[in-house]
Amino acid sequence: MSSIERDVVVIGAGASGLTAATELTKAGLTVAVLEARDRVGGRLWTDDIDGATLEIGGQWVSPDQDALIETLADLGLETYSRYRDGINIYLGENGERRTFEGDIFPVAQSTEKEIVALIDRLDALVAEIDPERPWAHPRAKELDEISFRRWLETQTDDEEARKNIGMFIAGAMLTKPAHAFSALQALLMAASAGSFSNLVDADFILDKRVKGGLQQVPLLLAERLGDDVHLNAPVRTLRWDENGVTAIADGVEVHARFAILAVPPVLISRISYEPPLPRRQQQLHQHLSMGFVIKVHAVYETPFWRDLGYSGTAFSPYELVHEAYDNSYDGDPRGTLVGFVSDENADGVFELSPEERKQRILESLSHYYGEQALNPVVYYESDWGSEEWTRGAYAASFDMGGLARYGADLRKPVGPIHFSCSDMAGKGYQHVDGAIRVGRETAAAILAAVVPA
Ligand SMILES: Cc1cc2nc3c(=O)[nH]c(=O)nc-3n(C[C@H](O)[C@H](O)[C@H](O)COP(=O)(O)OP(=O)(O)OC[C@H]3O[C@@H](n4cnc5c(N)ncnc54)[C@H](O)[C@@H]3O)c2cc1C
Ligand SMILES: [Mg+2]
Repeated sequence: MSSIERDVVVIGAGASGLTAATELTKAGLTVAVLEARDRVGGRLWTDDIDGATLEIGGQWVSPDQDALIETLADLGLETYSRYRDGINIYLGENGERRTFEGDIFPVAQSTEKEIVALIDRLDALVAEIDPERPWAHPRAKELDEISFRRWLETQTDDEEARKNIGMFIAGAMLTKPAHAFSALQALLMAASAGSFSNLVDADFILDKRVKGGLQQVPLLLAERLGDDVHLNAPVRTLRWDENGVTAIADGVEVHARFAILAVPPVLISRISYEPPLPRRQQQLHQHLSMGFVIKVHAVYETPFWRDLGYSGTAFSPYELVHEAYDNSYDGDPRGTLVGFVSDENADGVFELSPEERKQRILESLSHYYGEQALNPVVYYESDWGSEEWTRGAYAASFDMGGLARYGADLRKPVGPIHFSCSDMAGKGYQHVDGAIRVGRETAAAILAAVVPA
């Protein structure tokens, strides 16, 4: 067991922890980053699968994500646009296949009217929410007591309108069923992206990708930190008092003035604290849980849908794969589709054998793009639910009532222990941009404590 001394120990080498470590180092403090896995990046993971470069975790960059965009520029990383030329596909309740351009799905005129009205109402509510303090909204408690599903039922009797709007936040973002989170949690998700209209605009939310893959961000940040990043070093125990901490990981222990817990909130209680964390933290960490989604990649000899005039963008609240996109990798002449299977649908297909699951998922893709979708040359399912150091995808959110009750305390430091993660962000919540923002803010809070103004 090696024993080292630093100003700050950072637990977790994801985008958030590495950003905090970078900022502290720039300000002249010494750091050690302890990472459980044999790689950095956490939920950012670009890998070669059977000869195809795939983003197993996060990948897209949207134009409002200025913290991420600054980091990309700082690291010299370039972006490219997601392919989106051509027409989009929508499948209705009975499998009716309709094409469309723009954001509003091709539904009956009465349903379209309800969808537009719902988007307007959500935009108006979102405008009242400060994503950094959603609990401060005058109706926060009331909005946190009703599930998003029930709230939608109070707004319109049109089931297809509700399913479409529900899908954007439930299946596509929080990756939990709409009965499992509150209207307030849904509003935070939308406010974190600027507006609800932004969320339904795939060309905004899924705008750019990073050349070489988004894992370049943590890889390059870690490279700059050099030997201060320790891999295969899961922290098991954190001893703390008002003067400092000792983080005990496999093979290494770090004595420091401060600790940053840069792990998903569901993993905070995996560490033993001596003494235990206070009552408030022990309680509040039980009220956050990870969503669950399977990200599926299918690589084909050619991007055949483009020749048929399709953009690759496809949606249906009635399909196993509720959304899919052209995800062809920069410079690869082959065509790649990415699709998502969310929450209860994901539970369902994980009951099947791998072969059956693959078959069901490819069949769903073929409902959108035709028979050719059945025969990819590379096929891959991300399974973040099986990752010990993540336990779900994309990120964590509060249960019903949890955001109003505990939200304000989520990032409050406990003595020398600070918390940093995308799942604790306001702007950029559940996204890399949020991970970076919170990482910067956590570093600033520690610097303010070290060097009083
Ligand atoms: C499939 C998928 C798709 C996504 N798509 C997008 C996207 O397109 N755009 C986007 O912006 N975001 C996306 N996201 C979300 C984004 O990836 C995350 O919000 C972000 O990467 C989280 O960064 P983080 O540093 O907060 O947490 P993490 O990346 O989870 O990092 C936490 C780190 O802590 C480590 N750790 C945990 N416990 C311990 C311990 N006890 N000791 C030491 N280390 C520990 C973990 O191994 C991990 O490396 C996606 C996520 C997934 C899973
Ligand atoms: Mg991190």
